[in-house]
Amino acid sequence: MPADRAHELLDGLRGRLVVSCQALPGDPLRAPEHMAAMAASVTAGAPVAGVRVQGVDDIRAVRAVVGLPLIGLWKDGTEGVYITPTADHARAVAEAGAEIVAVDATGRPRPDGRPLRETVEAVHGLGRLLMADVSTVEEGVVAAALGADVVSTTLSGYTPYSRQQPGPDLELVGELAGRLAVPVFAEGRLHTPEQAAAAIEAGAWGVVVGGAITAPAAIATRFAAALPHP
Ligand SMILES: CC(=O)N[C@H](C=O)[C@@H](O)[C@H](O)[C@H](O)COP(=O)(O)O
Repeated sequence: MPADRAHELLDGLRGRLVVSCQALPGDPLRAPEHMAAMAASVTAGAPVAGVRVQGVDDIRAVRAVVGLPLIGLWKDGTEGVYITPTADHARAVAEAGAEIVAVDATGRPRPDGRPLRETVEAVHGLGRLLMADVSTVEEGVVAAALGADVVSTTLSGYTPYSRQQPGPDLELVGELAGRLAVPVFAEGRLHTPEQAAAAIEAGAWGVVVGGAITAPAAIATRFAAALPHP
């Protein structure tokens, strides 16, 4: 992607909200048309700067109805490295219409045994930006050195060696923002507007919020759990 276009794209996300529209396997909402409707609804009704979308079919469906920048990923599997785990997955995500391709950039072994560098090259070769989903500051530093255009705290709490906590990892946001020249996104367990604002205060370039906005069952569960016991 030409530098001025990349600059413009990232500038449009600065200090802003990206909404992740994903439904888990088995959820009745898990269908491209439902995620497209969700993305269209949330972007038409709120000042949202971008959408994060999972799966090639969902990316295509959302691309058809939303003009905002898309952060695309492909979850393949549930264990270890499953977020856009190979360069082939990354190419498919880019070709489906995502401007930014999110990939697992943890130091864990990748399923095809190939280095992350190959995925970075594949994404850049298709004129897209790469978002490195990391779980620690060290992983963010390595990813940025390999050419990641943005780094996100997505995987903090989802690798056995990263900080485990019920809320967002704002400490990681602050550490990464202090160390890296590339934009750092806060993502993962941002449950309230106040937490999203705190992430920006901690140095995040932008925030990615998923379940707190687009997962009705998780939202309903929190309400139900908060009711006094009869
Ligand atoms: C760990 C992992 O696989 N995270 C995924 C990455 O795309 C999604 O399941 C999350 O919903 C997304 O990161 C947004 O986070 P939250 O839904 O907590 O706001």
